[in-house]
Amino acid sequence: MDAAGGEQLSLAAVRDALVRLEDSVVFALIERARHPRNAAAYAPGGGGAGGRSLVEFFAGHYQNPEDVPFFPQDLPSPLFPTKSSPKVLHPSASLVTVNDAIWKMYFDELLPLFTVDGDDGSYAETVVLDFACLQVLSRRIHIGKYVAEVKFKDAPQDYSPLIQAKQFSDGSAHIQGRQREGQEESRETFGQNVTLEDNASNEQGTAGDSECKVDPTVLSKLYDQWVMPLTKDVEVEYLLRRLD
Ligand SMILES: C=C(O[C@@H]1C=C(C(=O)O)C=C[C@H]1O)C(=O)O
Repeated sequence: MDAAGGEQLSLAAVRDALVRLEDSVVFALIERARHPRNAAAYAPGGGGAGGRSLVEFFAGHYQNPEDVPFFPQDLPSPLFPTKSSPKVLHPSASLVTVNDAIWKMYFDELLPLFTVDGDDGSYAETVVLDFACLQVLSRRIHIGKYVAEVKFKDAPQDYSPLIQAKQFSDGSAHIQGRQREGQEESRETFGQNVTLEDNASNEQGTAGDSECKVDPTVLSKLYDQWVMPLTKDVEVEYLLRRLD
């Protein structure tokens, strides 16, 4: 797995991957925030056949274990020969996905917090940008599988009895992260650069220059309320299947 250091899986490599993806999440959100909400892109039927919305048509296809499809039933065959990833995760890792929760969180909670009300008509562009946000969030959150694998490998004697007894929960000490240095600092740094002074839309309902950024309090909320808890859910789900 490239994102977490190939076969040399280590906590340091996994932490690097988490931090790198947090930066990518911020950039993806900033790009999406350049457009207003564009609610029509999410209306059922807007995407043609099957009564789907436009955004639901953007199902990418995935080759790495940390890339989890949002619509697994719709995956096209790969167009290019792809390099197979080193098998560092337990085979049941592919069954662990919280994409439904990410999808719901993104559209119901997050999107209204970092986009302005309005409609600029550029729906296709908007949903491509939404999908970029969703994919990077999903990738970041599913790195939890690697976090869990590292923890398990470091202390199988501690984890195995807990797995057998199904005793994990998000709040258990085995799942709580050791504070990752630099995390708060990087959010603050982004905060300085991306402070959103005025969230009001302009006359055309398009986002102007001063509105192209993402409020740092939204980023804190995103991580504290959604990304970290979902990463922990992934860890728990993965560990519960680790001995299957
Ligand atoms: C990766 C670590 O912790 C993990 C990091 C998380 C996160 O950043 O979302 C979530 C759960 C923790 O288990 C660590 O402690 O180094």
